Order: sequence, then structure tokens, then C-alpha cells
Amino acid sequence: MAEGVLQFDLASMVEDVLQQQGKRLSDIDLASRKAQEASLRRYDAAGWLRKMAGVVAGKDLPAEPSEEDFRLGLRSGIILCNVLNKVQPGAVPKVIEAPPDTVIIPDGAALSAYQYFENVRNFLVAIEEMGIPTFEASDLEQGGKSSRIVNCILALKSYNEWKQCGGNGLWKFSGNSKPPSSGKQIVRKNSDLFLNFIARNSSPGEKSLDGLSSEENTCGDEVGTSHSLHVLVRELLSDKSREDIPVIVENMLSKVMEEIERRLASQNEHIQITSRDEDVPSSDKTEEIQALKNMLHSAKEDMQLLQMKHQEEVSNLGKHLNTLAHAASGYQKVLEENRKLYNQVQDLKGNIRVYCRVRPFLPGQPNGLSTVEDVSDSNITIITPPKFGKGKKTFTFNKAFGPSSSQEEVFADTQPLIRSVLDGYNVCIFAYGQTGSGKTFTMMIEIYNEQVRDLANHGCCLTVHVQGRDLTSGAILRGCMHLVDLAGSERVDKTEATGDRLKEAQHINRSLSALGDVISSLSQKNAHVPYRNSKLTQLLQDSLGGRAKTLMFVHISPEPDALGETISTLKFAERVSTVELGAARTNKDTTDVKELKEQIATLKAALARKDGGESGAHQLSRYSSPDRLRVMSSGSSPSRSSWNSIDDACKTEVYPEQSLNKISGRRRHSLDNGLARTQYETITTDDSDDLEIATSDSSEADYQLQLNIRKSNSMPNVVGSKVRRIPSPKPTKGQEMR
Ligand SMILES: Nc1ncnc2c1ncn2[C@@H]1O[C@H](COP(=O)(O)OP(=O)(O)OP(=O)(O)O)[C@@H](O)[C@H]1O
Repeated sequence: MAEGVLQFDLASMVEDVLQQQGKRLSDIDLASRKAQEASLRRYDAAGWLRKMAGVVAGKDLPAEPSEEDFRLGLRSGIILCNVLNKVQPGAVPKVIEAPPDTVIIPDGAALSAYQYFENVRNFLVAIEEMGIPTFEASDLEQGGKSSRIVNCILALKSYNEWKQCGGNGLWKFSGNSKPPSSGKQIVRKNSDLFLNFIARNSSPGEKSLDGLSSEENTCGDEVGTSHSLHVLVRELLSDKSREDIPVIVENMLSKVMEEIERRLASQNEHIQITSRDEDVPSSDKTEEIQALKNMLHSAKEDMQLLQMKHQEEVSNLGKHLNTLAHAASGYQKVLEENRKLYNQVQDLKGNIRVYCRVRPFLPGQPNGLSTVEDVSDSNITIITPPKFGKGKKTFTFNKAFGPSSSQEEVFADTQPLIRSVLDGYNVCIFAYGQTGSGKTFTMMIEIYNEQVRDLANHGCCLTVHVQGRDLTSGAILRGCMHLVDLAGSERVDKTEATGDRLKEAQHINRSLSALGDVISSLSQKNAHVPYRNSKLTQLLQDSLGGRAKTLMFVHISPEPDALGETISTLKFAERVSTVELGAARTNKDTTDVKELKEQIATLKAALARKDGGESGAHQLSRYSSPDRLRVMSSGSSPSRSSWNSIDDACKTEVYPEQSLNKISGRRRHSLDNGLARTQYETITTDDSDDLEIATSDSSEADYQLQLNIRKSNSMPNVVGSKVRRIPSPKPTKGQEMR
């Protein structure tokens, strides 16, 4: 850009400023505008009167009179009457003319007041008759309202124009019509200076505004931008009074100058920036732009790549999540499956199953901190105080039930075991734990103080016998289930244990102590298992000996007070869970076996009859397990004192402990702990139907016992005689026959 050349259109800038200024001017005080308007109306009226009155008469009235000039010029009424007579000839028949030297009659000139009054009165009467708005004669006096006089004159003027146009229609006078082109003369003089200023400041090449000093010239030279400026300026000043115009124009010019300076300053700033840019060679600029474009392009590509990778990762994550969710659900199944398999392995090994259940805090019980920190599928973690060593201890069982486990959940987990009864297994479920830990809540029956109480009907232990026959094979299945609720494990009144066992035994009552002994013997695979030490172990004999499936339900309380008992209970339970009883076997007799057994029984009976002679004793024989043989009379009445068969005897399951203590007769070895340690030649019992003859010498293989049973008159005595040992090959492990 060439130096010094304006970057903006000066004319249009001026136009902008004027527009703004005009807007501002339009808001100038209404009163002054009204005054201006009144002046213009007055000039209009005066001009018309001068024109109508003629040069001589009109000389007393200036063309643009002040209010005072106007009032004084008309005060004699001569101009008014003469003009009226021109408009309406004869309206004022006699006009009193002023003396020839008088120009203007000053206020208070008493000499001619009467004359003036006559003229004015005649004028006003005539005017009123014509229906033209009048004024008061006093309006022509000092302080009068010249506006009413102006209004009257302009109405007369209008009437005259109407009349000259032919007087058609009804004459109307609004009284406020603006005098047409009344401002032209005013603008003419003042706008010259202003427009010339603009012309001097226009950029080269713009048309000069010179020559616009007359109204005619203005109209003739209006072209392009100048034209719009002219129009604008005229409009702006058209309604301003002559006195105001210099101030307004000065104000406008200073605004225009301010604007020009502002625009020049910003233009300079722009030029400086542009020139700095222009210092860089254009080839460098192109390279720079190209480099930027390249960067943008590669950034876009990177972004797209990132987006793609992101989407890929999200979709991979989704797939991964699906797989995980699937695996998680599978994991649960696998866990469940594992548990079943574990139980099956336990079945095969013949372990006692141990379930553990934690009682919740009871309603009304202060909800202290539970000693049970966590219960998972098969683990229970206990918070132990420092005296127990570690801060926590975890015990593992076949299944663990937390405080929120329902009866249904517990039953669902026990159900398969109960079903086994129908499959010919003996099942024993007993509950173990301290008082109030929830044993009865889980079970139905209890043993307390060596008394078996069926909690269901307050009778002697709940045992369910089941017998079934397979209709196709004829096989007979027999199963039984014992449900036993033990007394609280802490009710210890005596113990024979010492050391660590003593500590534990303090929390285990007699039954439990005996149970512990049985379990201990079983786990050590001792030949002798002291089942008869307690009712419990007698009761559970079938269930603990390898033929049954046994479940011990351990219960613990969550209260901190019970922690000692809880820990002993859990330790005991853990020991029990390691006991292997040998795989459970079903009580299943096939038809062939049954027939053979019947034949053997018949033969045995015949043999017994032959050997027994008159005594009527039966000779019985059977294969015995290495450690015991049980026989029992089939009834307590003398008439039924004979044994039917060894099979019948073996069916009986209950053996009162005391009966053995009352055994009398010839024996070869002493009784030990209520159990016959070896064979008896003759065994007599006086007060019981039940008798167990047991041998504890497991090193011996099989025995054949021949028992002579002699009838007594008073009671069913059982006499065993001629017990002799029949050597036979040792049975392989697990094939012991009972
Ligand atoms: N799992 C449980 N959910 C809700 N309440 C239980 C639960 N276990 C036990 N209880 C409640 O706790 C209280 C004691 O339970 P329960 O009588 O079964 O204990 P116990 O071990 O049989 O006691 P005791 O050795 O004195 O016979 C009862 O009021 C019982 O209803």
C-alpha cells in the first residue's frame, strides 16, 4: 500500500459519524425543538403577511421576526385588516391607517391605542365570522401569546390558499402543519462551512464538494457519495434553529476528527504488522505453510490410527470381558463340581464328612464383633486372640455355612447323603457343638445325659429304617439313617484324658469323649475300636465302622465369649474330618446270596438240632469279623427264647452296654472293659435278651462259633458252648465278613 493513502473511505466514514450524531441530535431537548418549530411557524406567518400586505405595509414586519418583532409589527392591526381584506374583500370596511411616519407603534403608546383597538377588534370579529381561529386582542400586548396570533394568520393563509384553489369542498385547518421547505434558507448558510471542511479532508480522487453554497447549486451538483452526505447533512440540520447550528456543526466536526484519528491509528498498527510479515520472503512463507499442512496431515493420520487402535482395544476388551464373565460363571460351576468330586473322593476313601455352621447373633443379643471373620465355600476363618498364636486361623471342612445360611441351603447340601439311605447305605448325621450353638436348630433329636431324646416326638434317637426290593433283580436294599443331636460339647463332668487331650476333653462330654476315642482308633486303624464306651458310639457303630456314610455337623457361636469353645470345637472337627472309615458299602443281598443264606441257615439249624439233643439248643455258626460276633435272642418271652437263625440274630442293632457285665459262665479269659476279649465256651446271661460275644484278637482270622442255646424256664438264657476256632485263610483287607 502506498504511504499516506487512506485505507478507508473517508466519505462513508463521515456519513457513519453523521448518522450517529444525527441520532444523538434527534434526542435534543424537546422544548428547544418546539421553540424552533414555533419560530418557523412565526416566520412562515410573517412572510405570508409581508407578501400579502405589500412592500410598503410589510416594511414594519421583518421576514423572520422575533416574537416581540412579530407582536409589535401587528399591534396596530393595519397589516391584519389589509391582508384580511385581500383574502376576503370588505371583511373590514374601514381600516384606520397609521400616520405616514410611524413605523412601529411602541408598547404603551396611549395616543393611538384606541385606533389599534378598532382595527384589531374589526379584524377579530371578521375572522370569527369566517370560522377562522381567533386570538385575544391582549395577545398583541406585551407578554401576550404570539402563538395564537401565528395560528390565526396561518389559518387565514390556509383559507386563502383554499379559496384560490377554487374553494372546493370543506376548508379545514389542522393548525399544526409544518411550513414546507421552511428550513432551506437556514441550512444554506451554515452547511457551507461544514461541507467545505469535508471536501478538504476527502481522499484524493474524491469529488470536491465546493460550489454547494446556494440551494440551487446543491441540487445541481449532488452526485455519488457527496450526494448522500448532502442529503444527510440537510436532514440533520433541517429542524435546527439558526443559533444552534454552529454548535451542532462544531460538535459533528470534532466527532468526525476523532473518528478519523482513531481509524488512522488502527490503520498504522495494521501497516506495521503487515510490514513485519512482509519481511519474510514469500518462498519461505510457502514452505512454512506447506510444513504446517504436512504436520496437520500427519497429526490427522496419527489421530485416525489412534482411534482405530482404541476401537480395536475396546472391542478386544469387550471380548476379553465376555470371556472373563463366561469363565467366572464357569468357575462357579467348576467350584461346585470340585466340591462334589471332593465329596465323592471322600466317599471312596470313606472319610467322615464334616460340615460346619455358624449361628447368627440372636435377636436381643448385643451385636458384638463376631469371632468369625469369613466363611467361604469350605473354609471358616476365626479371629483368634494373641494367646492362641496367630491373629487368624482358617479351618477347612467339606462345607461351611455362614450365619445367613438358610435351613433350605443346609438341607439341599445334605440331601444327597439322605438319598443314600434309599440306595442301601447306612447314614448317620450328628450335630456337634457347644450349648446354644444351633445343633437342635439344624437337627431333630438330641442325646443328653446319656438319654436319647427324639426332639421330634420327645421319644428314645431318630432312626429311619428303609428296606427296598429291586423288582427286576430281586435284590433287597436296606438302609437306615440316624439323626443325632448331641449334648453341648462343653458339658464335661469327667474325663480320663491327659495333656492336650485333657484340654479338649474338658469340652467334650462322655459321649463325645467316647466318640473321640472311636474316631482316634479308626484313624489309627486299630484292631479294637471302643464303640461300647458310650451310647453314642454304640448307636453310631454301624455308621462309623465302614458301612455307613457319616456326617458330623459342627456348630459354632459367633460371640467372643465362646471363642475358646469355638476353637476346641473346630480343632476336634478338623481331626474328625481326617478319619477314614473305609468306603461305605450297601446292604444289598442278591437273590442268589439270599437263597444260599437261607440254605445255610437251614443246615445250621439241622446241625444244631443234631448236636444239641434234648436240651433243644440250636447250634449256630457263622463267619465272624475278627473282632466280634453279635447274637441276640429274638424275644424276651420264655416261649420265644430260642434263636431262629444266626441271620435273625445279626439283624438286631441295639446292644445295651450293661448286659455284658452280667454275663456269667465258664470263660477262658476275662472280660475287659465290658467286652469279651476272647472266645467263650459257655456264656450265660441272666437278665437280658441281648448278648454280644466279641473277640478282640484280630490277628486271628475267621472264627466259627457254635453256640448252644439252652432254654431256661424263667428267662431266655443264652448259652454259648463249644466255641471252637476253625482256621481259615486270612481275608484280604476290606473283605472282612460279619
Ligand atoms: N442358624 C440359626 N439361625 C437362627 N437362629 C438360630 C440358628 N441356630 C440356632 N438358632 C437359635 O439359637 C438358639 C439356640 O439354638 P439351639 O437350641 O439349636 O442350640 P443347641 O446347640 O441345640 O443348644 P443346646 O446344646 O443347649 O441344645 C435357639 O433359639 C435357636 O432358634
